Amino acid sequence: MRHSSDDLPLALYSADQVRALDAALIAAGTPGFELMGRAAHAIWRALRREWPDAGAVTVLAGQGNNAGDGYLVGALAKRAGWQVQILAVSESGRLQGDAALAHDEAVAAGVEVLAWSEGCEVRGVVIDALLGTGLSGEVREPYAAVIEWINRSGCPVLAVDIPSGICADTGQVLGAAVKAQLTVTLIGLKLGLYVGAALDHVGHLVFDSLQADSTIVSSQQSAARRLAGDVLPQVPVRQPTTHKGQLGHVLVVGGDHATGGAALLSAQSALRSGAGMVSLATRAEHVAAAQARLPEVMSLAVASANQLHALADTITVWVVGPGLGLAPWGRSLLSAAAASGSAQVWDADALNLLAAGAVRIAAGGVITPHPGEAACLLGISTAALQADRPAAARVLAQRYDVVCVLKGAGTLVANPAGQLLVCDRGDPVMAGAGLGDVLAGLIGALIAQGCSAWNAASLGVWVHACAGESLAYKGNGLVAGDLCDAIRHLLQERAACRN
Ligand SMILES: NC(=O)C1=CN([C@@H]2O[C@H](COP(=O)(O)OP(=O)(O)OC[C@H]3O[C@@H](n4cnc5c(N)ncnc54)[C@H](O)[C@@H]3O)[C@@H](O)[C@H]2O)[C@H](O)CC1
Ligand SMILES: [K+]
Repeated sequence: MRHSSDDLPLALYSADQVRALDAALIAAGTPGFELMGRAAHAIWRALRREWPDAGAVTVLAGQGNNAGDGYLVGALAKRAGWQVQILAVSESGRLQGDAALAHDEAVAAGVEVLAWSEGCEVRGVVIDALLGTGLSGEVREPYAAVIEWINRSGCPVLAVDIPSGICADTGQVLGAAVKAQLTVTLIGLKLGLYVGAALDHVGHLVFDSLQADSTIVSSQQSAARRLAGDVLPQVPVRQPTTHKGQLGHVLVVGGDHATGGAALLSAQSALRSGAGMVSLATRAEHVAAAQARLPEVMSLAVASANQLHALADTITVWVVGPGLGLAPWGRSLLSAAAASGSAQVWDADALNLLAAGAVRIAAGGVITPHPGEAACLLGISTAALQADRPAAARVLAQRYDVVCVLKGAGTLVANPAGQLLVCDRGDPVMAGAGLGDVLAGLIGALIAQGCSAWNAASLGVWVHACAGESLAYKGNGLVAGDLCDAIRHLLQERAACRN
């Protein structure tokens, strides 16, 4: 999915919520067929913007209102002099209600409506008007065959409202799903467009409110909200009298034998992200490298947890897990962190030890699992986790009474109250080593500077993703150290534009 522009709404709805929204708009006096007509115009505008010279469309129409949108687009294209064919996919009976009216309007405009079959020929741009928010359960035949037929056609595809076969609530593929180059979504953004497999199916996303009454829209409960820079919390501003003691002390704990690099990256990230002081508790063999690379960081050779007790009272936030390992050494240090009573950010092996029941995390902390670690914490397969990422993030936050950052394309931030934030920024180049270590250190530094766990996780995820996006030009060679510098610049820009 190409990145969103920040003028998109923040609210993300479930299928039921967007249906309730449609119903509320109709109840308030906007006929459903009027909304469908506005939808068709929005789709037709987006189609001509994306493929101005196509001159031909092939509408694949199902039997609900999603199809109705497609029929009306066909009528508009026909009247504009384009070549139009509509291939109707019917499972049972005739079209109902507004979809039937839309069908009749297309026929009246002179559009040829044929029954779809494998032998049909695609002309121009495919308009996927098979299934929208009314999809329930795995896609049945013949729709699954039609979806595969569309994906095999090699033609450009515009998906109406949501790519057919994508679940509007979870983003998962329900058996088969259309791969679109452009999705035009209507009235409200669906959560399922932003998470899971949907990110490989949506293409460029265009939103149109259909001039829906904003008071009705804003009163509708949403399932999640998008992270957007202008509504994110700010890092507390440094005053002329601010001294480093007021900017918190981050202790990064990790780096067992041969895995010192991860802890170093977290420490580097915490430092670059503005923490007042950063200490690193690690194996003795890593201290020389740490001091050489990060002289501002106090690097401690730690053989046992006892050495941390003297330090514990000066620590604002513990960032534990990068390269920690699962051996007794790492477990003892994690236990010391859990017992400290200070703010906690647990990542990587700390989460594997948590999943194993070796240690418990105190309420109010932050966990930052990648999908595999999250699946382990939930005792499910990674595939099952990825099938419903929003549910997984919420369950983890509630089960451990923490803020959960579920990493991956479309990173999610959930809290025990059930609030869910979705990050639609970032870039595939970020799927690289060490970037999770950087995020953990960044979140720790934001907590050290006075952010709550929720604000630190939300702001940290968004800044981390935007920083990665700014480095996408480097291609797959994105280096975690570069990311730390890009994060520092972004945080400074945000602070500067506020002063
Ligand atoms: N006024 C409005 O509500 C507007 C809605 N818009 C568009 O309408 C769709 C939602 O329409 P709806 O009729 O509720 O459902 P769909 O058209 O998405 O699908 C219903 C259709 O699909 C069949 N079906 C359901 N599940 C399956 C399955 N697993 N396999 C196969 N077939 C399935 C079902 O039998 C029905 O025939 C929304 O997305 C918008 O595109 C307008 O845009 C705005 C006004
Ligand atoms: K669709």
